[in-house]
Amino acid sequence: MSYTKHEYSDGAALAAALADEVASRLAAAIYARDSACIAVSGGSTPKKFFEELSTRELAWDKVKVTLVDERFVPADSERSNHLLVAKHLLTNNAAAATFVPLYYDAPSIEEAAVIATKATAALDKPFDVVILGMGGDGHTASFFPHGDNLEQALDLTGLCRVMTMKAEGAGEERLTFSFSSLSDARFLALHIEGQGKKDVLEKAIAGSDETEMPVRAVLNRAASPLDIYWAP
Ligand SMILES: O=C1O[C@H](COP(=O)(O)O)[C@@H](O)[C@H](O)[C@H]1O
Repeated sequence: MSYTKHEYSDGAALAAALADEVASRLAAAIYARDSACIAVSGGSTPKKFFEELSTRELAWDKVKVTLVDERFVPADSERSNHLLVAKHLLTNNAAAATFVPLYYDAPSIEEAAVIATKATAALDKPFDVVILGMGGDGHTASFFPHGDNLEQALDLTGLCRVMTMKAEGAGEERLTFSFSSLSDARFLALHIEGQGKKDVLEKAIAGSDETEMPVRAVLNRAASPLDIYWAP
């Protein structure tokens, strides 16, 4: 278990600090490899961080943005993580970035996952930056408690790919990068806010059953050190 905790007085301070860190990681990647790739989470937590990051000065035309996970809904759905990123991150300076989606309008989610795996195979690995979130049930990306594909998704010896996930707590069917695709990011962060999520994190740290709280895989087995960002 290797992680560093960063705590802030409020969400605005966290968003600014995380945006500074991520912008500097992306700039370093561009300097080293002339391109950068970031995979971000959806949900409600990252909005302020996205808005901050979108204003940072960077060669955004060299940045590829993708999602760690997505609901199997079209990009114009209010439930779409793509829509969230389009509204809050791919704006201001970051409008010049290229977005690589996980959702495709395929006859089945399984076919969409195959298309997404092919489309994202072109992204440089390891990812320069991966920002994970966490739900109140201990899910991260779309690694949901008792998900039908959870064991394969968390298998670090498995292929880097986009997988499907169905779980009672997930609402829609999900598309998610496998853990092997995310775990070795050059900068791997978990962004959570609120006392409730802090309590969930403490519970995750105290136990070991990944089926019950899949975020434990990230805490215990990620190939890269984890930076945890928290604000009340
Ligand atoms: O379903 C999802 O939820 C988590 C956490 O979302 P939040 O609304 O509690 O911040 C998110 O990390 C994930 O990407 C998303 O698909």
